[in-house]
Amino acid sequence: MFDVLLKEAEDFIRSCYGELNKTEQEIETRIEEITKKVQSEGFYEHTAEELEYGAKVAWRNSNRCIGRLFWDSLNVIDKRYVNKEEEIAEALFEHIETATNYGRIRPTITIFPQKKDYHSVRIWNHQIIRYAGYETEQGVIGDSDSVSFTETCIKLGWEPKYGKFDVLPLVIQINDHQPRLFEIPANLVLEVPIRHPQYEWFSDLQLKWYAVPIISSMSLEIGGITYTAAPFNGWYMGTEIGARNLADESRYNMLPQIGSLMGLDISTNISLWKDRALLELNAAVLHSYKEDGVSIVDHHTAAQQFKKFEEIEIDKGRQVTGNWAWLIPPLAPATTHIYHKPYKNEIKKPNYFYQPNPY
Ligand code: HEM
Ligand SMILES: N=C(Nc1cccc(CNC[C@@H]2CCCN2)c1)c1cccs1
Repeated sequence: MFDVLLKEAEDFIRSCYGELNKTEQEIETRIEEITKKVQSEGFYEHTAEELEYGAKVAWRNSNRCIGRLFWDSLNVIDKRYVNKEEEIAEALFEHIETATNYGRIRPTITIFPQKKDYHSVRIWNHQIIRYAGYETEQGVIGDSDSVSFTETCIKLGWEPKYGKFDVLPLVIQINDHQPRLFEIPANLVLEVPIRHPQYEWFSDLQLKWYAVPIISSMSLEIGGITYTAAPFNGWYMGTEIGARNLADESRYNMLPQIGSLMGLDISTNISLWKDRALLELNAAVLHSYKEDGVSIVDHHTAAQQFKKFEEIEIDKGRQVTGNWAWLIPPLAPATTHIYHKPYKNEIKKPNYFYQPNPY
């Protein structure tokens, strides 16, 4: 029994302690200690060092991530001792504040308690900061990606405001207890109004987006232990906002309005009006974040940083794995080196994984 957990734990300790240049003796002692713990309690706990290293390497192993160059600088916050919803909400407010850092975003992860079976925490939000979506007769108001979660929040007692950019509440659940809702203090949520460097009329569209993407729906697996609440943030790559969130027909669908306001003929494909509108929307996003001093990376720079990551990994004797379809940016993909080479999509651990929606 528990031989899978033991195997994963041993593999993790050997690779982790090996990279941290620990002695063979330290490795054997730690494996023995874990073995005894698992055999008697069916579980074991990571040291702070193992937790930090595990979270960083999980980022390094994230095949779909173009931002991995900075994996070793992840700021790891250990909150495995909190055990009330209020304390978890407080820790999440601290995460927002320290990660935002007045715009100079710090890639950060906060790790909540995970014990065998009981005492597991789930954050029901997809991202800590995200806009609500409301299904109405006139169509969707806000972010259509959030319609289902917004309905869940309303069922749990949240007051809908039917705006285009309403920040959703935190929904925190411990074990199978009733989930608790917490409004995020507005002063913690840094947002960027989108304006264009040349087109004065662009600000009349009254578009904005939040500064810090904090993924809270994925789990973190380290040495056989799965942390079901381990929200992590980086900074945005501009295309995520400009080529998907504000552009997709099934999201904020801004291209027709932008194309018309640019005076393009949006009745025919051959004018490439969608491509021209996309370009200006992405230029506006990068310009606005930069002017407000909020960290963001353009897809060309991100690809160059990823190239550097590949070179360092090869130099360290580690194979770079990746998911090509996710690594290429949605704008000008063939102008990046990524487009012109294959990547092995082998799943290594530690890593971040999807987990079933708790609602
Ligand atoms: C520091 C700046 C970072 C940038 C610019 C960046 C960029 C990206 C982008 C553009 C994607 C694709 C997302 C999509 O298409 O929806 C992605 C995916 C991902 N990133 Fe990063 N990232 C950064 C930091 C991080 C950090 C700190 C972590 C974790 C500690 C991380 C873990 C991941 C994971 C797990 C995915 C795949 C998500 C999925 O499968 O849905 N990234 N990243
Ligand atoms: N820049 C970021 N973007 C990002 C990273 C991981 C996951 C996501 C959200 N991806 C899900 C969406 C919805 C389907 C396809 N993309 C965004 C980061 C978010 C958190 C750390 S970095």
